[in-house]
Amino acid sequence: MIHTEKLIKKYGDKTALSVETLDIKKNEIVGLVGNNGAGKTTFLSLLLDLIKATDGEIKIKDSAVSKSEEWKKYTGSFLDDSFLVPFMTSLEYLEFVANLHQWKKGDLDEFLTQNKAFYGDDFLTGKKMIKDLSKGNKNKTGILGALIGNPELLILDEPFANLDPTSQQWLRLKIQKLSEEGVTAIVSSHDLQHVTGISSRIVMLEDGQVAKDVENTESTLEELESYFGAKITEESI
Ligand SMILES: Nc1ncnc2c1ncn2[C@@H]1O[C@H](COP(=O)(O)OP(=O)(O)OP(=O)(O)O)[C@@H](O)[C@H]1O
Repeated sequence: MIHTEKLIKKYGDKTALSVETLDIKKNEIVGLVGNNGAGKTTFLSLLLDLIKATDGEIKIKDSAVSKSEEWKKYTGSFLDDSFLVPFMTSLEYLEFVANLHQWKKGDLDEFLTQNKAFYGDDFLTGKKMIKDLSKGNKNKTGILGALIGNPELLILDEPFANLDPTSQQWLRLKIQKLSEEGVTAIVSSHDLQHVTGISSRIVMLEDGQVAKDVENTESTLEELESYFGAKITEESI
């Protein structure tokens, strides 16, 4: 589904990302982990052609993302607030995204009814503009927007951050259900429990490079906790 080749992103002298090759197969759920500044958002932004690579290439279904628009039709994504329209309400924004996917009003109504447990009662009926929403409700708006259009490929950056516990659980179950339906997903997260709870594969970035690329098994969560925990020494506290 995704192939990246000699992908490099530099900011001045600083190499934010340097990945030799990475292949993501259809239906894989890839959990992207790594400490602050490891290169996760840079990688996701490159995949979505939001920033230009210094070198290398990314192909989704054999089309270079920087040269083709085809992948946009089946890719749902939410990285941050810049995906949202601050002066719209959440409902207006979701109607706008649904229009882009040529959904009829009934399609959106059905989608919102189906996914109501994620956003609760007053979230879509209020008059608040997106710019005035809490961080969690902004994220919910963006995640719902990413799910509109029934994407084959879903790319989410720290989707569990700022969500309430019910919404976090809902999102875990949703991603698992989408995976059963054949969706491919790349989800970055600092929450090792959530990310290992949904992923078939874990890719760990460190200083812009792939430090681990492993199948997610029963022992992966413990291994990741030990790996990140080992960076803390008694003297460092
Ligand atoms: N626009 C930019 N200009 C200069 N440096 C940048 C820019 N964007 C990212 N970087 C640098 O690139 C490196 C990777 O950043 P990135 O945001 O991809 O990391 P991350 O793993 O997503 O971190 P976090 O977990 O904090 O979100 C960092 O050193 C960061 O400071």
